[in-house]
Amino acid sequence: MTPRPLIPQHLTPGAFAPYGEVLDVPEQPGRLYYERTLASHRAHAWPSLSLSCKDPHPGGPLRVRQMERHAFSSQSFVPLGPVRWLVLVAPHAAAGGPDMTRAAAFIAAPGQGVTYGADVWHHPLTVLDAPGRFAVMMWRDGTEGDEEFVDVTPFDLMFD
Ligand code: NI
Repeated sequence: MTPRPLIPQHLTPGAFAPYGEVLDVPEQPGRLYYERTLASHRAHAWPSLSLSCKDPHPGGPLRVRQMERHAFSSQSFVPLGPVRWLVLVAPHAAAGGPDMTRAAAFIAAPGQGVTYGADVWHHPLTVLDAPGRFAVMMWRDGTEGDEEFVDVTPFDLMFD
């Protein structure tokens, strides 16, 4: 079923709360802890920190065809530069997979990161405007349980 037209919203902690945490750097000197949604559900998995650089979406509508999840681990994206990027998430469908009819789309402001909660369906990292560099934190065990991709009914996501 093709989801209703999905209009990406500004990313806010309240709106994103069902899916994880928004990582906002303090405006003033100080430290904010974002620990609520960090999770690893496999005792043998190891903490994994990677650095990722992604070319931007070339502009125009984004054709959404796939979603993914990390069933046993949260995944944090900490931007290392000021780019906007897409945060597209969806709840679980009763039949399994993401329920794209209830998907939520956000545009992360330059410098905003997120932690996707464990087992949260999300779109692969999609950067806007310019190449984006991120630190990515999760737990892995090197098996196929680390990441699962599923095809969804393709639809176009428009950005301003
Ligand atoms: Ni992911």
